[in-house]
Amino acid sequence: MLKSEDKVADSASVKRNRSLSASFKGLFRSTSSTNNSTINIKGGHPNKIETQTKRTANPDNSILSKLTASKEHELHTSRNRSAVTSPMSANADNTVSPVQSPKLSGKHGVRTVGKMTLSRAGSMNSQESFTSDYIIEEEDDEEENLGDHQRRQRISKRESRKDSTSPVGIDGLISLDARLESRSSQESTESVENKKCSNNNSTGQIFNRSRSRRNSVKANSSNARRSLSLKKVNSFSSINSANNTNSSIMSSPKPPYIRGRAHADTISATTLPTSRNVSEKDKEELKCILQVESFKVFENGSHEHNLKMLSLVSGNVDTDKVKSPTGNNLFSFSGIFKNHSKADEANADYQITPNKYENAKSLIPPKRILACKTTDKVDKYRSRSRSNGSTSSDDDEEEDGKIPEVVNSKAAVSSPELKLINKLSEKIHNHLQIKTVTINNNTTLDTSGENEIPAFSDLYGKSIGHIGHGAYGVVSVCARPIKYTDIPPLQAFTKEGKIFFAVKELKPRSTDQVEKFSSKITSEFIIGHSLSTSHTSLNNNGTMVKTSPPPNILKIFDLMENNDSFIEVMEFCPSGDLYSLLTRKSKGGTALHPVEADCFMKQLLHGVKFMHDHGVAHCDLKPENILFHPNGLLKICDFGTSCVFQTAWEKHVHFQSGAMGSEPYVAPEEFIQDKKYDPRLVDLWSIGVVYCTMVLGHYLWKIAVKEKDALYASFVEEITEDKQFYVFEDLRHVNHEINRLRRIALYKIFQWNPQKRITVEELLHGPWMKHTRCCVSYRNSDILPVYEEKRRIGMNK
Ligand SMILES: Nc1ncnc2c1ncn2[C@@H]1O[C@H](COP(=O)(O)OP(=O)(O)OP(=O)(O)O)[C@@H](O)[C@H]1O
Repeated sequence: MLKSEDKVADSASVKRNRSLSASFKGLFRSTSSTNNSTINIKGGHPNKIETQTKRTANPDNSILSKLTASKEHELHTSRNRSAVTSPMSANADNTVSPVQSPKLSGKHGVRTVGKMTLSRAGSMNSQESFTSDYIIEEEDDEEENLGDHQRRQRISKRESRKDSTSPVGIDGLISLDARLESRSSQESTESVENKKCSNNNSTGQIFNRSRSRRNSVKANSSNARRSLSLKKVNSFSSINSANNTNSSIMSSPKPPYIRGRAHADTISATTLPTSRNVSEKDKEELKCILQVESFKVFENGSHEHNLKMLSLVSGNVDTDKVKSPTGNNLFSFSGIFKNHSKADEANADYQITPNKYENAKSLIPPKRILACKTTDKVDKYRSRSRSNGSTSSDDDEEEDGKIPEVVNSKAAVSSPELKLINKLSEKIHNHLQIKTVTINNNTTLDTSGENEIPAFSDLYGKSIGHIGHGAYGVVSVCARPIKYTDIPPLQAFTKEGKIFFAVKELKPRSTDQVEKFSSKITSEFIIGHSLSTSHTSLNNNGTMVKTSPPPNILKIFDLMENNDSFIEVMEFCPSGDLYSLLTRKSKGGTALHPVEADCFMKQLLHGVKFMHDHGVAHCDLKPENILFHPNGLLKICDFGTSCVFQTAWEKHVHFQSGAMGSEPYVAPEEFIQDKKYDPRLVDLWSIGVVYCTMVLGHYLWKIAVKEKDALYASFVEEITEDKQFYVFEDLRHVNHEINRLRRIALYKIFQWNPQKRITVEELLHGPWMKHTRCCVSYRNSDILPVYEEKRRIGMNK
């Protein structure tokens, strides 16, 4: 634990100041507490501390911890690094948690594998970088000093030796060339397997990416062969038969030699044909060139996710035989928001290109319950603002008696939300304080008393089991048969004639203060619902435009009140969360393929950018809060700790103070006492950590505080002294160029000085993401070109 004299704040004593306008500051602001044992890093959300404690304080029980321990061990052993156990990392049984890995020795124990300075990174230009198909990533010092001619001679000599170095990658990446080589040596098998792979329903697994470095060595590929295969993949798309592929590979001229260490990455995706160049016939016959457990890459560079569904829904669900655990509904708040309509869907700014999203049809939300007029809301805002007092300049305007002008029409929190916040807060307080509230279970009421809504089970079906545990209760799945009233396109997940919902029960714990619980529910529902609903805003030309939320925000349908709890109804994500994906038993818990991770990264950035554009920062981005559909569609969930840094009436971004989130993902500036930070930039730091967790399979560090974490301290030291971090330098990708761009981006993300950190938007616009294939096309986006490609017949629509 931190000492009191440390500059780093003990977050227990830090009260998070949510930057909401004074009118509803009290609703979202976490209640401060002096109870160190409960608050810790989570600030106003002690629940999360407990979750965190579960996962870090007891690494023996953590799958991820074990996984990391073994991976760290493997990594360190392979580099001949002597391990020095961090003082904070010793466990009873000598296991090492993800963040308790041994500190590296020597000059941080890092072997210099190539210089990648921050200044150099800043000068990178994506246009330049793509002028060459083969990027030389690393140079040994000696070679760097040679002239071109000498270097070429040296390279050709080396190449002629045909050394047998393995084209291995790290963390279980199998090299594509090794795979290709395997093809050539196993012609008959390959042809069968290839057929399997090009069949969308194939379960055949040609290449197992979970192979270790050692195993990869057995793939007996050479540098020369790697280069060769790299060259050949470029012509891969024009080859339709497996036999032709092989012969073409073998007869191809040798490509330039790639200097430096052996790499798993041998394909430049930039050289792969785009689908626009591929005829319909070719599309049908596109071959799978890489298949891992739930992920395939096709010869044109496109990919397909096929994530496993939770067993709860993968079987046949008989919803008639299960009971609703949630009882009858009492109040529904959902109707205050605009309903999604067909028109909204048609105007959606995105398009899911892979497998047709089975459930991409719309669920009709419950009846509209409240309809509030803008003037009412503004009045409410003003009166609350006055009664609470105000501090910001925006609020001062109201003190003058003027109606606040909407300056940010995109903001997630504007008049309708404010109205709902008031209503909801009142209701929550009443509900929690007047425990004896008598409610007739046979009657369903809404907040206005105008409409009657059906019973819970009629709306959302019956529970078929639990899928998660949140800090305030369980998350379960409810299902019911699709009704004729469910007009497509449905927004909820459907399968075999049934429609599914995730239902989170929010129950105050005895120790909870009402305000804290109220804040959690209010944030969770209002922000979640607002973000997942279409908004109308002014564009640059001054015309009103309707913006649809990106597909990467979990849809929040409803909030209901039960006898002793609140029930939030959400879109159900049948493939679970990223944490489960990274720790899944079937894989023994390994990292994701970099192409898969990049796709997820792009989706995550799109989702978070959308949040930021609407004045909301998530503040707790971590694998547990990232959910998936089987087609790889990513959903950001859990807005319970999100902060509104800019409402519709505010011109300026409010900075925050106090640490929020889960330790390994929290940005360093959050730990600095009394430091105000930009919540958007801390989100980006968390995204960076999430990305590294995806590709490494373990945490980067336990906490971004030098005094507390040896790994983080070594990161800071390395960057300071060498301008590089071995973890980033050692990352491998199937594409050299993307690997380089990614490395540059990582250095820009992991700037401990937030002022130097790249923003979400810059990252999304940047070369790495620009050249990253994503299975979601964001139509009408100025960020991404629309992928009009239809990679495989049957994958779209
Ligand atoms: N819509 C959903 N679809 C599928 N799984 C879900 C869904 N919502 C939640 N889960 C599962 O339940 C777990 C807990 O949910 P969630 O994180 O929302 O709870 P919480 O109370 O906010 O937890 P905490 O505050 O500790 O982060 C998630 O990690 C996820 O595995």
